[in-house]
Parts: sequence; C-alpha cells; structure tokens
Amino acid sequence: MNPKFSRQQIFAWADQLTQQPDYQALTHYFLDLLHQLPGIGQATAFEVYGGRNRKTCETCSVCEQMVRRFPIDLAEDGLENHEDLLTEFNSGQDLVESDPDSNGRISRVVAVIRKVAGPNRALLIKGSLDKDTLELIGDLIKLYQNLVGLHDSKERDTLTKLPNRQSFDKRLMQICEYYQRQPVVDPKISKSSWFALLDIDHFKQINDNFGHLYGDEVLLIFSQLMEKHFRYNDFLFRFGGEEFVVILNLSDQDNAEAVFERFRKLIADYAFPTVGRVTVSIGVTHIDTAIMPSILLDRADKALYHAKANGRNQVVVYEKTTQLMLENPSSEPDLF
Ligand SMILES: Nc1nc2c(ncn2[C@@H]2O[C@H](COP(=O)(O)OP(=O)(O)OP(=O)(O)O)[C@@H](O)[C@H]2O)c(=O)[nH]1
Repeated sequence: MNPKFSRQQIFAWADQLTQQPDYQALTHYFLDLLHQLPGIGQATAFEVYGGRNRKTCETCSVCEQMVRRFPIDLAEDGLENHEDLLTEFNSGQDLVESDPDSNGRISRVVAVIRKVAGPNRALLIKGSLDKDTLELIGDLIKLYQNLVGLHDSKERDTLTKLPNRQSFDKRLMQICEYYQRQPVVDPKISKSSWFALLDIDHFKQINDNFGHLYGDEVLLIFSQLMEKHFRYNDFLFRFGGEEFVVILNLSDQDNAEAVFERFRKLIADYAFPTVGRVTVSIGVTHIDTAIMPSILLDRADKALYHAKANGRNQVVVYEKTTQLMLENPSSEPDLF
C-alpha cells in the first residue's frame, strides 16, 4: 500500500477507471489521475503503429514506426520528434525508467502497452518520482492496460486495428458538434476538416481471383498505407468491408484534394504482394458548421458514387461537383 494514498482513494480510482465508457474517456481519466500523483509534471499517451515485431508486415515496406499522440486534436498542428520515445518503446522492457538522480528520483518513465486488438501504446511520464509513486504508477498502469484491451476489442476492427464503425459514429458526432460551435469559414481559403469515404475498387474480384486471405492482406496493407500517409492528427477508420473513412483536419480545399490525390496515387502505384495493382475511389466533402452526420455521409457517398461511375481510381470532391453531375453520373457503376 502506498503510504501517501489511502486504500479508499486507490479503490475509488480503480472504480472510476472501470466505469469509463470508452478508450478516449478512459485515457483522459487516467492521464488526469496521473497528474494528481506527487512529482508528476507531465503525463502523455501515444499510439505506436508499425514496427518490426509485426510478422504480417515482413513482406511490405509500409511498416516503419509511427507515433500518434493522444488525444488527437482537431485544432492542433505540427509534427513532433519521437525518436527517444521509440528507442524506449523498442527496448523490450514494459517500464523504462531514466537513471535516478542524486536523491534517488526518476525524471522520465515510459510504460509500453502492447495490445492484440488495437495499436501498441506508450505512456510517457515526466517529473520527479520517488520509489513509492513509481510502484503505484506501475500498479495503476496494469489496470489501465487491461481496460485498454477491453475497450479495443469493442472499438477496433480486428483485422486492421483501425477504429471500427461503432467508434466512427461516436467520433463523427463529436466532430460535428465541435464544428457547430465554430464560426463559418470559407473552406477554399481557411483550414478546416474534410470527410472522405475511400472504397477499394473491384474488391470482390480480388477475393474471387485470389481468395479471402489475400483480400484480407490487401485490407491490412491498405490500412497501413493510410496510417503512413495521413498525419497524426487526422482520424482514420475502417467503415466496413473494403470501405474506409478519413477525417482530414487542418486543411483547405486545395490541400485536401492534393492529399487524397497523393494517397490515390500511392495505392495505384503500390505493388501489393500476389494481388499486384489495386486502386481506390475516394469521395470527399467539407465538414461545415451546420452539417449533420447523416448529410455528411450522404454527400461523401454521392461523391464516391460519382467516382465509381466515372471510371474509379479517382478523387471526387463534393463541393467541386455540380448537383447535376452528382445526380446524373455519366454511367452506372458496373456491378459483378
Ligand atoms: N477478404 C475480405 N473481403 C471482404 C471483407 N469485407 C467485405 N469483403 C468483400 O468485399 C466485397 C465488396 O464487393 P462490392 O461491394 O461488390 O464492391 P467491389 O467489388 O469493390 O466493387 P466497386 O466498389 O464497385 O469497385 C464483397 O465481395 C465482400 O464479401 C473482409 O473483411 N475481407
């Protein structure tokens, strides 16, 4: 028992941790809790993607490690250097502590959380920590880690480990509510958020020609290429089947179009093992201040349908496409 905290206090924290409804709420609560402990100056959570430990990636080149900081923020820009964190993460230890100072205190701790159903995570704690606090942190992290596992199994897609449809619905609602509080902007010149539906072309043919296992491999590599291409503050989801969603943040219209166009080309040029070439159609729309999730989905879906109907392997931005074109695509998409 930690002498600074009563048994009741520790059980109250454990009780609160287990009551958090999802990974987001759990991690917010856990970081707040850590900040209450003596000597902790800063506690930050990260998601760590890619890396040499994932066997599935041995055949492809998309798996260099990438770090996303929690919480991903709609209004925050800039990339950070995470080299030290990755070195500690890859050290093979679960709790990496800096050398103690002359008073026996530790200034930096990295806790590594490896998960089956979601991405790996790292918690970075900075401050001046004594032995008792370190022990308590270690125990709390074990509980947090188990709860992360439970939430991941509900909120993440098991194949790609991206947030699933259920997480998407919640997140989209939050984003729409956020933008409803913001002033109206001209998306051509101001940075705001963009919603995109990405649908792999002729995916049924891939399954039919090569089998479901190779189809799954395409989905997995596709998701890894998404994680590599988009920035840490964009939101990525597996929407279902061969359909994915990206919410691109802090971007004007030209940049959004260019980012999705580069991703389209990245996929078209990528040599997928066995399957070879794969293409993707992308429907994009602006998230404006007055919009409801259902309207957003409908607009992106119309743009995607337009891309499919006009030859696939292309990006269509709803705002650049006239209503007439969206409602009367030049041809019906061919179905198999
Ligand atoms: N391997 C694999 N296949 C899946 C998964 N989820 C859905 N599918 C398959 O994805 C295929 C989607 O086919 P369609 O909706 O006809 O679309 P498509 O063949 O991509 O054609 P277009 O979208 O019109 O270019 C179906 O055959 C589904 O069975 C999955 O998790 N793994």
